[in-house]
Amino acid sequence: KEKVEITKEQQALMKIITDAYNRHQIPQDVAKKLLQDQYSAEENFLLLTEMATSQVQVLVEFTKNIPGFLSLDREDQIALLKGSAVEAMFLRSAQVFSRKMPSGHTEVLEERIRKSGISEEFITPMFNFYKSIGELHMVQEEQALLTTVTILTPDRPYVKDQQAVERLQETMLDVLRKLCVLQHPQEPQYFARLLGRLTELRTLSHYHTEMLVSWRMNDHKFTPLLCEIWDV
Ligand SMILES: O=C(Nc1ccccc1)[C@H](C1CCCCC1)n1c(-c2ccc(Cl)cc2)nc2cc(F)c(F)cc21
Repeated sequence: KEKVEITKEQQALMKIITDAYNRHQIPQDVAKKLLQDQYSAEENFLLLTEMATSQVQVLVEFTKNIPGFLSLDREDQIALLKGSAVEAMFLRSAQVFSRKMPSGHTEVLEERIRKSGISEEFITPMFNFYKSIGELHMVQEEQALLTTVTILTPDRPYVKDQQAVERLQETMLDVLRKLCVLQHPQEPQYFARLLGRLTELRTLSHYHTEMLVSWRMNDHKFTPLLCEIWDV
């Protein structure tokens, strides 16, 4: 059985990414807010657009800490951000939903989200994804690296130098693979399961425009940044 070992450089890389991931987090108040009060579909939609707008700004800051990201072609940096923003938001939402909460809180949170204004047909696939992320019981380093791997997806639209992105992504995948083996020794397939969630994430993210325009209310207003990032 080959001995899996994380090198000093990989250790340093993981620390940079994880610290940045924890630093560049929008305040977790979205879950707290939802647990405090029941809002109308309009108020929930406004909350979503505010949270999503600040999450994009946070994502830009986070990518500045990914070693090698700023050395990529500038237009490719934008293409990677634009291409991964929605997935990063759903991944973050899943991690927020899966966090350990006092008993009964997750049920209330789920109920509030079910009734937030999202159209019925998207509720099941969305919670199936959230629960499948929750079942992985990821440590924060895995969460940070998974988000980084998602951002560094070479085949996003308009990326010119895919090889350069692929090289960066492979560096991150190597660390993530080793981390999974070390963190979940009983589960040799854990890393493969983790990557399988990225496929589910991409599918869910295909619905996002539909989810927004079908929010149960009239006159959906978006911030200029969201119009840029979301195809709305
Ligand atoms: O804000 C949000 N998610 C967010 C988190 C982090 C960063 C950016 C955005 C919204 C809420 C949903 C209820 C109304 C208010 C916004 N949100 C979503 C969600 C996101 C996009 C679409 Cl199209 C549908 C649902 N899933 C969530 C799971 C949670 F545990 C949760 F707490 C908040 C969640």
